[in-house]
Amino acid sequence: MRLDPFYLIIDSGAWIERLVPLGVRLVQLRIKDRSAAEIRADIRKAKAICAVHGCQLIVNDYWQLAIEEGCDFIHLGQEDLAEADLDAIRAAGLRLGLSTHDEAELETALAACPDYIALGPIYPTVLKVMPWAPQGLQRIGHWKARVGNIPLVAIGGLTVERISGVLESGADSAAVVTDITRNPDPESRTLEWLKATRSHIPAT
Ligand SMILES: Cc1ncc(COP(=O)(O)OP(=O)(O)O)c(N)n1
Ligand SMILES: Cc1ncsc1CCOP(=O)(O)O
Ligand SMILES: [Mg+2]
Repeated sequence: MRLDPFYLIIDSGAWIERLVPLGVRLVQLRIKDRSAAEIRADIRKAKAICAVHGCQLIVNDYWQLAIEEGCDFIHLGQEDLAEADLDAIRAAGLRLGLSTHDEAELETALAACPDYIALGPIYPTVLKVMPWAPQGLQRIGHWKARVGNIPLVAIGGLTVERISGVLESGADSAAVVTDITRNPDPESRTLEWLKATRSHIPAT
């Protein structure tokens, strides 16, 4: 499986409606602190928009809702994974991306045979407080050697200016939240990300 080199992460159907039509091919719906009904409604909206625009939707955390809504890709962190029913996820045909932050987590992730592995935070992030120090670019190369053919996603503090460094260090895809959502002009910044990642799109 190949991942698009630009992996956008946003927290609502409204953001998906704004940014996906610009040409985004890989998007994660990462919603926190909302009711199950609201999350379900946003998954439905996101799925419909992504279908129209040929964008792969990945649902963060809410794997049961993703199954119920007919989605085909989820992302789980290590704590999410510990509580999830992997057999049910696989039986429903979902692909699975997993977070990793250290060697022990990488071992756990590899044992679950995921469809991609994410490494973070590469740089300091303002999105959430994390106990891990920034991994740095060298660690990406080390992770790529460990994961082999499994696609590797780099995440944490990424900006347009940092894309080439992470992709040239061995990441297959660069994931981003705040460089886009907190930019004064998220649409223009999304277009900059599309332009900067275009030359890394894998041949089909
Ligand atoms: C691509 C990608 N990588 C890492 C994460 C983080 O997942 P997790 O550790 O479960 O933390 P939350 O995002 O749920 O706060 C991610 N969502 N996506
Ligand atoms: C959820 C997550 N996991 C590792 S870093 C991170 C936050 C990424 O956000 P940003 O791109 O704004 O640093
Ligand atoms: Mg999670």
